[in-house]
Amino acid sequence: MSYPFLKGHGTENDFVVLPDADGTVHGDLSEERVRALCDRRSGIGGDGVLRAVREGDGWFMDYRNADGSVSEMCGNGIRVFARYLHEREGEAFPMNIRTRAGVKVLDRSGEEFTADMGRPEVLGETEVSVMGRSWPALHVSMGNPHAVAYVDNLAEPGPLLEPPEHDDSIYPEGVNVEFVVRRGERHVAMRVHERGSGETRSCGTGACAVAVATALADDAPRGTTYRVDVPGGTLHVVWTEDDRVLMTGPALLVAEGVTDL
Ligand SMILES: N[C@@H](CCC[C@H](N)C(=O)O)C(=O)O
Repeated sequence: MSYPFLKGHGTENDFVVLPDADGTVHGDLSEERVRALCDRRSGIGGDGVLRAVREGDGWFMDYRNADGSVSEMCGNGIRVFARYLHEREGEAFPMNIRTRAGVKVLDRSGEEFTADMGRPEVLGETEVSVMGRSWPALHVSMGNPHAVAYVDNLAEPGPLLEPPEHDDSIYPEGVNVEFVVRRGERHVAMRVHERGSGETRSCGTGACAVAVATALADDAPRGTTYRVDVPGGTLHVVWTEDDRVLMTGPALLVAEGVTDL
């Protein structure tokens, strides 16, 4: 079966977009097909797949990690998804997008896209480990699970070839782990190991979790904007007075074609 795809990224967190308005192209998208599409040697390559399905008068973002697993939410992906809906499906900004973590509102200013990621949940202290070395971490949910750990320098955890060890009773479905350093006032940098995708160049929900954890550590007033540098670029995140997290960053569509993977 041949079907259309697009390729896009946000701060180099890259995705294969699958148009599937009426759900008939992919129906039940298999893990095998997601893995084949995301394979960087034999496929198109990506950290995940964004399947665009029409639902009522709107759209549902069916997000899958590169290993085929499902996640509730993807912050970089939803900006790419919004750009796709605007440029290829004629949707206007601001737009509502349904996800497994609820409806998100997307808006655009020039080449920057802002996602209202909703209310964060701060769920307590935990610990993560890599190669026998451990760090305290804060458990933050952005709809999907995160552990935010501060390190002295970003090289400290070494190569993140395997998922960092974590408390399975806290994260029964696995966790996205962010390692963070401070760069200046209201400015941090992070690396991430993503559940289901490995170490990636960026994670939007991860940047939101990091901004929330850092705002709490700084006792910063709500409405303070944090700059979050990731290996693939920069995101800006603000935790508002009415308890919503707004994330702003780029979103690009870089290719399209037809595949039978
Ligand atoms: N890259 C994403 C997060 C994708 C989902 C994550 N790997 C998970 O399993 O929760 C982002 O930009 O937020």
